[in-house]
Amino acid sequence: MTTHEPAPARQPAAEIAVIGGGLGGVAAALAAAEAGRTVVLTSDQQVLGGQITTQLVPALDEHPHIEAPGGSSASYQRLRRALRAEYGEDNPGGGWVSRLCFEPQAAVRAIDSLLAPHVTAGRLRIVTGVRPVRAVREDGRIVSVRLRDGQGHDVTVAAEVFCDATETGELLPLAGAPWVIGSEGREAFGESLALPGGGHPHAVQSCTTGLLVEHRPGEDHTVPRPEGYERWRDSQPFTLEIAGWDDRSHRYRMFVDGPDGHPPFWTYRRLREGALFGTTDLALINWAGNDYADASLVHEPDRARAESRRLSLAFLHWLQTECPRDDGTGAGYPGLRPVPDATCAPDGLAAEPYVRESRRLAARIPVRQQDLEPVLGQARAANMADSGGLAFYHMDLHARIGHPRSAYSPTAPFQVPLSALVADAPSNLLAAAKNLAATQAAAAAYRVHHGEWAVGEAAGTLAAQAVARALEPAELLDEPAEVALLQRALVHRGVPLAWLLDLDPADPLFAPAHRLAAAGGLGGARRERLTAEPEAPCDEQDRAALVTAADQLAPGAGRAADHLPTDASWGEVVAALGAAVEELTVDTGGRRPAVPSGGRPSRSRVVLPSGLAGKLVVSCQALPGEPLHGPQFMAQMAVAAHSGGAAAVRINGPADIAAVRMAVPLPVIGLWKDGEDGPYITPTLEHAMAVADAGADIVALDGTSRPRPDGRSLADTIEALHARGIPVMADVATLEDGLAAAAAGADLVSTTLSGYTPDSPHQPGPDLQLVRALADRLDVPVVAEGRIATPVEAAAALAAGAHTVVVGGAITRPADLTARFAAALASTRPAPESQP
Ligand SMILES: CC(=O)N[C@H](C=O)[C@@H](O)[C@H](O)[C@H](O)COP(=O)(O)O
Repeated sequence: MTTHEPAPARQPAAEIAVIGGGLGGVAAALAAAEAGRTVVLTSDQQVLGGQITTQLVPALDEHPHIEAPGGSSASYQRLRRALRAEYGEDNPGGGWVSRLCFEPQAAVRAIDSLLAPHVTAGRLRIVTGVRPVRAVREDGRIVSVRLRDGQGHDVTVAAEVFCDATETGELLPLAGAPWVIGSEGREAFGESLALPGGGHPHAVQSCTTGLLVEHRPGEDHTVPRPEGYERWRDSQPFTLEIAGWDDRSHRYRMFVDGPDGHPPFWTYRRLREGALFGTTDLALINWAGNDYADASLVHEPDRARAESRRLSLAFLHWLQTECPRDDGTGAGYPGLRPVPDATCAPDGLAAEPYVRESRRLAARIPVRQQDLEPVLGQARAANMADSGGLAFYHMDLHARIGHPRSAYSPTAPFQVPLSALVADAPSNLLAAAKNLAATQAAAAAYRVHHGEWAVGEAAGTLAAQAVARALEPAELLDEPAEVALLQRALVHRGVPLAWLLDLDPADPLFAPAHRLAAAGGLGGARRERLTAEPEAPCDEQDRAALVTAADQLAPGAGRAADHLPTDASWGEVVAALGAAVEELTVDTGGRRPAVPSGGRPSRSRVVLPSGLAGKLVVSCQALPGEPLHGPQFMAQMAVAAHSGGAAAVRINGPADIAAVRMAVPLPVIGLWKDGEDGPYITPTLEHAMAVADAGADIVALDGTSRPRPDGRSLADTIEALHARGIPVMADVATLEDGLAAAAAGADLVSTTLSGYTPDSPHQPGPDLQLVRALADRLDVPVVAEGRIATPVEAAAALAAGAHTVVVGGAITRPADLTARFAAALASTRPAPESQP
């Protein structure tokens, strides 16, 4: 695509930044640009499209009503039309899993055709090949996001509103938004699809590296047998049978119908039907056989990527050599040949694994399984009054890591609630892809193509409206009058808010009907069916519900129905009430934030992460030379600490901090050990800034009276960090140090360095006396840290007045722990050998 820019040296700024170029990102950018806003859209890939391009699932997962006039938004319908126009065929692949299967290249061009007018108009800039590495925050909002390309060049995007449309919700941890991943656990919301007990953050759904193949009978394209082949063959297991949602096994054959009447495996996700175009078939292999669930893309990205590719090659090898042949003659189809695709599948394997589960915004009440399930006597799931769009797919949980059984639950046609797109903090961050505030179970129903598009489109429209009204997104959603205006903007761009299949976005009734329906206007017969049937009578309950909904949208609007005959049709009632709502809608003109226009609050407030009082912090550190040194190990250590109930983690060095930040939704206390003599814990301001840049929520500094190598005082160093809104933990050795550090502005004082300076007591256990003395004298929270070896000692530290307790080596240094046990045995006289 000629319109894409590589990471530019200059810094693009726009009203709205959409980070992530998958389907959610494309939909968000399109909606925001069509609302007239300036937009920067970034992608970590070279092309846009995510699921339908680089992740190689260009066979749309949809629902039975997708082609009904009101079954999806006007923009999604445009995308589908653009895809079909590439071929002049309704289903170019003829795959049976979807009504629209196509090649990734066609998707790249179709997306380009939707976005190109906005690029040409200068409203939209697309920057490819960059991934976010840092979000700069000020006063609870994001001011800019720094992105890095493959060569290490950075570009910074400044904007008013940021949409996270990345595939795994990467902006959430970078921006300090609360997030979750894996199963919330059944205890959290009583969902039957959740795993039993409390949270299982590790139980993330499988990913799949798709594979493009054609079939050349008589030729041999057998790929080498990859490492681990036998294990995967026997455990996945490799088979053309598949366990259905009904718990029965469904038997397929390669090129012919199976014994249970199922169509062939080959045409399942066929992307090009050769017979239509005078060429060969092109099929996508994305099957239970190559569903990879040994490691997650969030917790162990490198391993998951590498192994999911190997697994797909192993499955191909099995299809080529061992798969039972349809005619019963021997095994294997060696003529299956991996086909490279110029941008998406360089060696037949997708450029990126297909992501089923993302980090998700954590909300007090997320969208849950129960919210999407069928309701007795109704055609739809329970109405969401703050609807911003529609989706409909079952809750389809593929194998979760450590829990290989898939899980499934039906849904009824449901909506995208706008409240699930906003973070409490930062206030200008929106979820725009699979990262909306939904539980694992519910998110599994939004994750498919049209669901992700609907979330992105709602987020882009909300972002545009927030900019237009000079409100933060969350502020806007708190104002019913503003939500009404936002919903008006949505329906005017052809986004249905409720399920009314027979209303086309071009129908004049579309806008009023959807606004009234979302406000609760479907009360009678229309609760039981998905159609509006505007010509049909409006029964009493429908009429009463419409009147109440109209009053809800604009007080007094319901009176417009008083003058209508009792036998008025549903369409006539909706038209009259809709007109009254329009007339009575009060435009408050938005509410300007309490800052001068164009400017943002300048004084940074330093806010300590909440939830640390009385809690355990686990220090996960391994220095160079230690066996577990390396960001991937420390990220896993932090995941283990999180699973065990740590409230925060303490991490050494920018590389480890950056990795841990992306792996666990916990505050990170960052430090950087450097230097031999004197202060070595984050010795200079430069070290401290690098720690903050890597994403630490609190920076720990040497807080002793020793001179610092950069000649700055502790107070100066703290002031510089505070100017960036970063709280400081001073690591001290003595009471005097602690008093001086608090006076210098430290936000927390920790006993870390007691025993590591000449003037502090050298003792085997923790310095609880210092904890007590500091707690007696200081107003700032005191942290007990250093040589706490047992749970009893941790509890004693709290009792001595500590606000928070940090434990390191006793949890995270297996070599030291082993040495303790070994020493204990060595000093014990062995029991005399028992006599035979
Ligand atoms: C003195 C020093 O360099 N302390 C370091 C500070 O970050 C870490 O090596 C400690 O592991 C951490 O303080 C926790 O203490 P303990 O590992 O003793 O529970």
